[in-house]
Amino acid sequence: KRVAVLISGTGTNLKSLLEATHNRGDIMRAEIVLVVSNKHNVEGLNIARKAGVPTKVIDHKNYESRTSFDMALDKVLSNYGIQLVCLAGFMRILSGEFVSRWRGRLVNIHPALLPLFKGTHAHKQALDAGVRITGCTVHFVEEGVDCGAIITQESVPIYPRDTEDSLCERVKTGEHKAYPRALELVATERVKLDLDSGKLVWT
Ligand SMILES: Nc1nc2ccc(CNc3ccc(C(=O)NCCCC(=O)O)cc3)cc2c(=O)[nH]1
Ligand SMILES: N[C@@H]1O[C@H](COP(=O)(O)O)[C@@H](O)[C@H]1O
Repeated sequence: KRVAVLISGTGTNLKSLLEATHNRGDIMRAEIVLVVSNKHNVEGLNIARKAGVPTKVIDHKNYESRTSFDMALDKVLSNYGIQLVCLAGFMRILSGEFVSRWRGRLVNIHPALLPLFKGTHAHKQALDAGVRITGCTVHFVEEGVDCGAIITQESVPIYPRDTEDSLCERVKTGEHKAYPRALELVATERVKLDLDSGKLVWT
């Protein structure tokens, strides 16, 4: 599968997906052929360049509406013959129109055990709730935020002295396991999204 990874920042998930597909691309049936960022000069773009992967920056400030931004994004993905889109720290909400076009071929990683702690500041929500275990979730993207069918999850302990930063770092080690595993499951079509029920189907 020709895969595009969408980023907005540091790109550590991109890095783990690049390593996984570089080392086991044949088994995973996935090749990252494009990296798109909505922000200039982010570390993830350097990671892509070092890996020799084409990059595109689509700055949402250049578009007067969410729809026109999403249309520009869709055009680039289509031009590259993209078959699967991975959101990895991509911080723009995608329009319902874009999601319906890519539904079942669009996945995201969230830094909490969904359905707990949706939205932004997931680590702060977990610390404030006083939970002892958190983690990350890779899910299919739906129009609603952080509510699509769950593909993989990894659990991570929370320690008494944890801060948002220490917790973010520990959760990311779980993300770098969960995302490559999820990409392999989706790219090899061992899991699919049932478009009618919105549920995960194991083939
Ligand atoms: N439709 C759909 N699109 C998404 C786009 C990105 C992410 C990544 N996780 C995200 C979760 C939340 C946000 C958020 O609320 N940001 C503040 C508003 C930013 C903006 O104005 O765009 C962004 C990304 C998830 C989704 C999703 O679950 N569904
Ligand atoms: N979607 C969330 O945004 C962060 C991206 O980190 P990175 O992959 O850019 O390092 C990760 O914590 C991920 O769960």
